[in-house]
Amino acid sequence: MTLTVRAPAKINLHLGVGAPREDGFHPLATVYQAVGLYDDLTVVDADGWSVDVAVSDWMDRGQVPLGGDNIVDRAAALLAAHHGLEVRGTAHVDKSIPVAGGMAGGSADAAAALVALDRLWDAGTTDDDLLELAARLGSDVPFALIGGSALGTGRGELVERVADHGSWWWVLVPSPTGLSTPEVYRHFDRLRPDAPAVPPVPEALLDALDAGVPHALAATLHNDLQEAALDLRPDLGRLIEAGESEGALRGMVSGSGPTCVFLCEDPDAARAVAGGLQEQYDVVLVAGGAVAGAHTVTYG
Ligand SMILES: C[C@@](CO)(OP(=O)(O)O)[C@H](O)COP(=O)(O)OP(=O)(O)OC[C@H]1O[C@@H](n2ccc(N)nc2=O)[C@H](O)[C@@H]1O
Ligand SMILES: Nc1ncnc2c1ncn2[C@@H]1O[C@H](COP(=O)(O)OP(=O)(O)O)[C@@H](O)[C@H]1O
Repeated sequence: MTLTVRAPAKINLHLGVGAPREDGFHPLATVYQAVGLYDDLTVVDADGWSVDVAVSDWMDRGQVPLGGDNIVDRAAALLAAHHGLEVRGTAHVDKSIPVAGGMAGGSADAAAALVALDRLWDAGTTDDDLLELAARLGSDVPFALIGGSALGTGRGELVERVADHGSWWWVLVPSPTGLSTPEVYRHFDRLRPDAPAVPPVPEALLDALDAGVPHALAATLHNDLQEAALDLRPDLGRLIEAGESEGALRGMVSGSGPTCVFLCEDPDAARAVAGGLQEQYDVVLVAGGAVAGAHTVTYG
């Protein structure tokens, strides 16, 4: 049997970060949106276990760990242990989501692996168990399973769908070099010693999402990690200014960065902003949201 599961990148429309908890994680109030940029994971029945990775031509394959350290290896081991099964199969990942880019590409691969291997092994994992295993793999992994637009609380792993009546258009500008998520959180701690114990839920942004009005959403986008990411990578500030002067409604850092994302009024505006940015930046992508979470695309 062979099957391919596709999983989307995410943007944090709102990323509210609190003071670090005793376990070192930061409490979040975040609103995720899954966007149309995907990693595809194909699994095939085989004796033994192996993972290999191919990347889009603009990406550096060397940034993705292999030899047992890939998050797909961890997902496979966790699912197998949960069911008392042997880890079996070959997994091939086709990556289009920037690595260490703040778009949760590794989390997408982990979610895809859980969905694909559950099917390959005929394991019948319940949705609740899949979400629980996902949370153990990473704070962003449960969202990669459910997709759409969702509120994330706890350390980001507690997810619930939110009303979204928009058709949103984004320009995405990845960076050739990644940013380390823990490093950005550590820098946030230095910049924001006064962060709250529990960050508030962004009601105005949730209203704008529900209403589906791009200008209203643009006015409410917010990322508490942006200041830290811009401090570590001042070039991103110039990128955000460039995208806004090309006509984007708003530009922001995606999650912990360094990918920057630009909300545009409609598909034509997104293509115009992308065209302008392409004169200065090598890789400029256009994606729509919200899209589905990890889902099977071929099966047989
Ligand atoms: C910042 C966010 C925003 O959605 O995503 P990215 O921008 O990296 O994609 C997430 O919080 C990243 O989630 P994810 O990448 O799954 O993080 P994890 O594997 O759980 O944790 C990696 C490290 O990030 C830090 N971390 C993560 C989540 C959190 N709520 N507080 C933290 O302090 C910790 O240092 C942790 O060791
Ligand atoms: N399948 C994978 N794809 C990408 N990165 C992976 C994968 N497995 C493990 N990693 C490691 O996870 C780190 C974070 O990756 P990623 O999820 O792409 O970034 P981010 O957390 O910024 O969204 C990478 O730097 C890499 O070392």
